[in-house]
Amino acid sequence: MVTLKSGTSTAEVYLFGGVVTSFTKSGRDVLYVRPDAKFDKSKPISGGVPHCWPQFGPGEIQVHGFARNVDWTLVSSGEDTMTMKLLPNEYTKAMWDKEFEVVETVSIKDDALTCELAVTNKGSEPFTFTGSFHTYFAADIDAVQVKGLEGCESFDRLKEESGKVSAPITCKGPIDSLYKNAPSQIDLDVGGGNSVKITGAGWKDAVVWTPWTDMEACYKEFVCVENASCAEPVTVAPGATWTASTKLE
Ligand SMILES: O=P(O)(O)OC[C@H]1O[C@@H](O)[C@H](O)[C@@H](O)[C@@H]1O
Repeated sequence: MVTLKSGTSTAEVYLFGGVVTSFTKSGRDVLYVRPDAKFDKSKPISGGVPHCWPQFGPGEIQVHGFARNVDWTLVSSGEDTMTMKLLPNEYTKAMWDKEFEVVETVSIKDDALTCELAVTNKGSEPFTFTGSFHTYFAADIDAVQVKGLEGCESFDRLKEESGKVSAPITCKGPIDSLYKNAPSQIDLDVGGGNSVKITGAGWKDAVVWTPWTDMEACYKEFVCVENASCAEPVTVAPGATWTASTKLE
């Protein structure tokens, strides 16, 4: 595990899954880790800022892709920033035989956490992927308001229904919805007078997920608000690099 510190903020990053498991501001946990999370590599760490890559959700390969259940390599680390990398191995090639390099830099500065992702195509053919930062926010589910998606086209993955967002999103039952062409800024009220400003760059969509009583033990304590590119796959040309970032403050 790599720990970062800056001012009143701290962060923790696990190389298994390349996941930020903790971000605190003045002692408050901004992120959430589910009580059923395992840190022994037996399954992906369920919480924090996990990767869905190179596949968002279910599809041809395992659900949410493999980036969250393999070891990333530490490239560098300092007091408030670290960089890690993911390259193909036999396990990933068996599922997705592409020559990729994924680099993520995690940093904390001025009480903000920034995760920057760079996907490079090292092969000679274009490849496509979908993905997200499946970010778990500590929240009082009854107080959650996701603001900024008004006007976006939505797709309710539970009801398989399209729609349009007309008001801030609140949680009154299970939600697994995709919001297309999301704006760069989303404001998330988490209760107790706290909110998180989520600034995305390079991503196209947003996703909101709450399992509701499917996860009876913990659903009241978190909501996932994801920066994603999943409505349409991203194409990366040979030698090209796709970049995207998420800033939480
Ligand atoms: O439970 P996981 O694998 O960490 O993923 C969290 C959830 O992510 C959501 O996007 C999926 O629709 C759920 O099915 C899934 O449970």
